[in-house]
Amino acid sequence: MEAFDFFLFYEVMVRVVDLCDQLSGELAPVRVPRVLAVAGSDSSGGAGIEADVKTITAYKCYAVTCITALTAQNSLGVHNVTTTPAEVVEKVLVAIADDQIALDAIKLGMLPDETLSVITPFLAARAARTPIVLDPVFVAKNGDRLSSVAALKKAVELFQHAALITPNSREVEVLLAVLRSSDPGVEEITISTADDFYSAARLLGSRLKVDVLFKGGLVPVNKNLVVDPENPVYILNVLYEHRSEKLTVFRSNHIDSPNLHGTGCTLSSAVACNLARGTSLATAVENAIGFVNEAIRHADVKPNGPLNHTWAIKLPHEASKNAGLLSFLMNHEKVVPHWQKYTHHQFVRQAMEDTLPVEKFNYFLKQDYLYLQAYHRVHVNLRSITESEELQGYVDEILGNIETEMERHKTKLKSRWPDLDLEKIVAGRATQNYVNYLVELYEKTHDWLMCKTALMPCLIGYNHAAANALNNGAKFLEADPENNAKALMAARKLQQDAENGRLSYQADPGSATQKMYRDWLSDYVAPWYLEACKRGEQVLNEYFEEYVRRKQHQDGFDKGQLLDTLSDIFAKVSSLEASFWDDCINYSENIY
Ligand SMILES: Nc1ncnc2c1ncn2[C@@H]1O[C@H](COP(=O)(O)OP(=O)(O)O)[C@@H](O)[C@H]1O
Ligand SMILES: Cc1ncc(COP(=O)(O)O)c(N)n1
Repeated sequence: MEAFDFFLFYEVMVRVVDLCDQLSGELAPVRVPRVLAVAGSDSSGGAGIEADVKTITAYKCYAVTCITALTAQNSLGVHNVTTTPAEVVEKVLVAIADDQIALDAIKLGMLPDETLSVITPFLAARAARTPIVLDPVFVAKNGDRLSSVAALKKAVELFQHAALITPNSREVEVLLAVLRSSDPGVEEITISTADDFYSAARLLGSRLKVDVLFKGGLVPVNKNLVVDPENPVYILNVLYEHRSEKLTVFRSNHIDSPNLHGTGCTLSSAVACNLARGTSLATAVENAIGFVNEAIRHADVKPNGPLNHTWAIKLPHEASKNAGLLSFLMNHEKVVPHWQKYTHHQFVRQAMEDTLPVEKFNYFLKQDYLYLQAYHRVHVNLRSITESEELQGYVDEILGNIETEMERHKTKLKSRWPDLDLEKIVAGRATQNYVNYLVELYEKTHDWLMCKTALMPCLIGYNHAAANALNNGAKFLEADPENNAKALMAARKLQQDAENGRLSYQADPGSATQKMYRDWLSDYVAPWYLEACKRGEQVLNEYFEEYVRRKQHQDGFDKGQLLDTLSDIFAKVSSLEASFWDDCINYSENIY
């Protein structure tokens, strides 16, 4: 009996040790961005402050709350609204202010009339240092009132403190009517075409002197960009930045789903989280739309049902498993903003939509040829410091693949420009910076792990960028981690669709560039490419583990510091990749 207990005890001990064996092994100082949500509670959990807290958590930020009302609500409707007394709201805001918690962003949702007088001074005191996203919640999706027109009219005074307001089409109409009531010269706009979205966003933004995101979820458009709820093809979200007078249109595919309760709350919270993380406004909006789309797609289908805010979150016991170096780097705080920008780049999106001007793609092809040559040279360097025979075989295999790729590239360039002298292609600034960085890293360190880490964003990022653009493309590592076969199957299907001319985007079928862009994109989600990503990850992770095993008992070896250096490298190369495409987007035949 005693012996039995001993073994039981022993087993428990072993499990505890396993759980503690995190990748970095020690506590690193963490600064979790803080986001305050000032909103009403939705008892059904899908919208309001509940949606805000879930979104803020999904973004790995810390949620602070001020609840302005309690609603008794379910998927059938809003049955009761009890406003929090203004003095209580005030006490909550004072408590937050007194705590000296530096807020990185504030999101505002349902603001009952009575609470405005205490919320306004709180915001006024913070507006200069904290980005404020204001969702002028007025009616719930099913049409139930959450706030009065009078409250919305008063809330307009709050807008001057906001970095962004995010009205839906109904709220846009009411806000235009509010403007018209004090200035009859404000034109009447009925939202029926894309142009009306642009005019309304511009009008609101310029009159109210605030940036506006006109959310188009309630007014889907058809393929001619005309509002047509019977034939919904796209959703338009239009951002107007009033200082620069810039309009940015985000077009996403309409999703045929009943799970739309809370989309607006989730979107504005997601924008706030992105801003809290230091992302620029347009990218914050783009990322937030992507988050909502995935949350709709992953939802447990139900009429007027909620989104799945947890789609991007790992189970704690999965997250605490030794996930491997690549996954650690891709999710590192320092890397994420650069990785997001790189793998959601407009160059790729425009190629997918076939709206990319061909001269920019041509410029890319030529620069990519130069990059490929450098990529080859860097691998030759890597080969020279590769110790084990097995790894030498791996690097030789890559060198062979790059050589084949270079030949293919040459043929492509020659067939497009028979007179082109490949030797005379001039490297652009971004290409030069990128190549210099890789070469210098090798020269300075002669370190296999660091050089291999620097080569990973190119391999994995092209897959992620193409998969993001292709919507349902197979994404390496983010596909079912236990069954990579699923990703491969999705990739095969996508390639078949591409071959049959049926990609999930709506490009002009007669366009001369469509096939070229399609071929380029589908390569990076093809089974062979996913296999290459898988192999790259395996090699990097195994090398790292072996490296740490060898070094961990040596004096002066600091695993935390090593991880920090590797994440700096990964972040830097991700930003160089994004700049590479920035340069292509900025390319114009007149400049070069
Ligand atoms: N059917 C849909 N398909 C794709 N995206 C949607 C859909 N419905 C809503 N969204 C996304 O959610 C965002 C917010 O939804 P919307 O209905 O416009 O706001 P609100 O919830 O405030 O009424 C939209 O701008 C859009 O990006
Ligand atoms: C407390 C509260 N706040 C906001 C909404 C709007 O959400 P949606 O328009 O997506 O139904 C809601 N239903 N309840």
